[in-house]
Parts: sequence; structure tokens; C-alpha cells
Amino acid sequence: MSGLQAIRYTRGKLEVLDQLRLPHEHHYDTISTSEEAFDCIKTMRVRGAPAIAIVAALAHGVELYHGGCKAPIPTEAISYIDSRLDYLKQSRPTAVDLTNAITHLKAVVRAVDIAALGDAAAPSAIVDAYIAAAEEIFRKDTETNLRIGEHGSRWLLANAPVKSPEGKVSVLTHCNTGSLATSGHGTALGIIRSLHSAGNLHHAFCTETRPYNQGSRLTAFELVYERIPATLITDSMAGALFATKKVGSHIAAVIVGADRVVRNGDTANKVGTYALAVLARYHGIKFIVAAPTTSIDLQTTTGADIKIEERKPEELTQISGAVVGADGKVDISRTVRVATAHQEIAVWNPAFDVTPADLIDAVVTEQGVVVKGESGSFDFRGVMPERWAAVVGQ
Ligand SMILES: CSC[C@H]1O[C@H](OP(=O)(O)O)[C@H](O)[C@@H]1O
Repeated sequence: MSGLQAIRYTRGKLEVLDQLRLPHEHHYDTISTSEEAFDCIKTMRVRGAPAIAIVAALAHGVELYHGGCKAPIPTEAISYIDSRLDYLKQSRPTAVDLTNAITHLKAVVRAVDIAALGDAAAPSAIVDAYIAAAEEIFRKDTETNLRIGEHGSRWLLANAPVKSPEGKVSVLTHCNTGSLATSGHGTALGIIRSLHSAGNLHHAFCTETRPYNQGSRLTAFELVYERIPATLITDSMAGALFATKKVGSHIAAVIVGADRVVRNGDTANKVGTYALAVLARYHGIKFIVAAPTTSIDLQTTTGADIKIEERKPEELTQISGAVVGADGKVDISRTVRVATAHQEIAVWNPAFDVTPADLIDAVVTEQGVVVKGESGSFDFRGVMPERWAAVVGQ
């Protein structure tokens, strides 16, 4: 597993790698409150659907560990925990892992047997139950990713439309879905790691992933760090790569992560994913979504109902503070040497887009690979039977 850890935790202490400083600086921020976690997630010092959920869950656990809950009776302790989790839920709206983690944590604290413990002992038992559950979310994520790696690499090797003469596959991935987006190993990048460690990877291509540059700053960093054969391209080069057989002749699949897979299989992921899915279909390349079941939302039936986060224009017009577009924040008269009023270009900056299930060949979860049935739609009951029965019915 990668030596790059987005999250470092021991009971009572949480440290988060500031990904805005990568790849130039390796700096951990100490996170001790829900407010600090909210800001860390909102500003994308930590990002990635699983990592967001883990940091939020553990941050409140640290807060509770250091006496954050003063409630004298159990019902007030539960209300306090609810309020902090509901606050954290607002930090980023599209990825569902955070919502699913919050739902689980609220159920855990409500399962504490207050009657048996009595009002005096119950609040501390509720806090202990919360902390244990938050730590389990963190621990389980790496195991989940290793299983996604196994399932995904096995499926691709069995279904690859093309392989190298040595029987290896080349893939392209978008954004960052590795150790920097999870507790370790990663989801889509986890499949690439599993292919590589088994000697089945010919080459990995990663896209720059504008405007936050998760690909050039984070994924390229992870791939180089582990000496995985890889090439960085800009987002706009993907079509040319697929069409240029000389360079990309063995590309078997595009493998991406997910922020939210909804009941019919439509998937919200980093903006640019939809374009890659269209290109993959046109070029006969498999399109694989790697998604832990924590990223699946059965409550939402189609992608039309997914809330897409829009972020501030400066993330697009500036790169680490260097102005690359007329954003009205810098007097451009000096650069264009004409007297001019400040000009501000309008910016549309959706952080995600939605890929329809029709363009997705497989959704790889830790419970197995889901492909569309004869009806042409995905059915996730096989990988999450209890949640399916609770939400959708038999
Ligand atoms: C396993 S990470 C899933 C998902 O999260 C990333 O978005 P962001 O960097 O904005 O948090 C990207 O969409 C990844 O595919």
C-alpha cells in the first residue's frame, strides 16, 4: 500500500495531509474540532469521497474524546452528536459517502442500551460507541479498497477488448482516487495498483483533471512515488490518445472513481468523466466505475436528482495563485498595456458531472462487480442486499 497517507489518526489525535500544498510540500494539519474538519473539507485540503467521510467522522470523535459533549443525559448527548454531524454534512454536497457515514453513526449512538446503563452512565457509553464506529469506518476503508482492486483487476483481465503482446492491459484514469482520496490503496487507482502489483499493467495514463488538477498534482505524484509506469496527459488529449493507436494501442479501459452512484447506475464523478465515457464508448474501450458501497445512494433513483457542487471561479482562473484567466481580481491593464477597466470573465465551475448508466460497463464494489442485466440497467441488490431491501424492497 502506498506510503502516502492522506489521514493519520490515533485516538484523540487526527492529522490531515494538506493536499493543496502537494506535490511541492508535504504538510499535515492537526484537526481537533468539527469546524476545523469542515474548513479542511470545504477548502479541499482533504478531498475524495471516502476521505471526506473518514475525516468528518474522526474529527467529531476527537472532539468527543476531549470532552466536547457536556450533555448530562443521553438524549441530549445524541442531539449534540446529531447537530455536529448535520453541520459537517454541509461541507460538500455531492459525494454520498459523508451522508452514508453520518446515517450509520447516528444509528450507532441510538443503538446504545440506555435503559440498561441508566442516565448517568449512558452519555459516556454513547461517546465510546461513536468513537469506535468512526474508527471502524477508517479501518474498514483500506480493506474495502484492496477488495475493489482484486475484483476490478480480475474483471478487466477477463473482459479487456485489447491487451499487450504480454497479456497486460493499459488504462486511463481521471482525477485522484488513490491513497490521497481514501485511507489507503484507493478505488480506481487501487485497481491500477492491483494490476501493477500482479504484473498485469502495461501502462497507466492519468489526466490532469482541471481545474483543481487532482491528476497532475496528486495521481501523477502517487504513480511516480510507487514507480508505476504512467503518462500524464491534459484532459483535452484523451480523444487523441484513444485514436492514436501508436501510443495508446493497448488501452483497454477507462477506470474512474465515484462520488455518488445512484440506484439506476448513473454516476456523479469529477467533471470530465462524462466526456471520457463518451470517448471510451466511441473507441470500444471499457468504462469502469470503482465505487465502494459507501458511495452508492439507493435513495436517489437517477442522476438527474444528484446535486452538483459548483465551486468558486478562482479555482479555474488561477493556479496556485498564478492568474491564468481574466478574472477581474487582477488589473490586467499592466499585462495588456492598455488602460482598461477591470474585466471579469464569467466562470462556470461544476466540480462534478453525471455519467449515464448506459455508458458504464461495470461498477466495481468491494462486494463484487455489477454489470447491466438484460434489461439494460444496473441492479445493486446483490452487493448490498440489506440496504436494497430497506430502501427499495424485495
Ligand atoms: C475515491 S475518490 C472519489 C471521487 O472524489 C473526487 O472528487 P474531489 O477530488 O472533488 O473530492 C473525484 O471525483 C473522485 O473520483
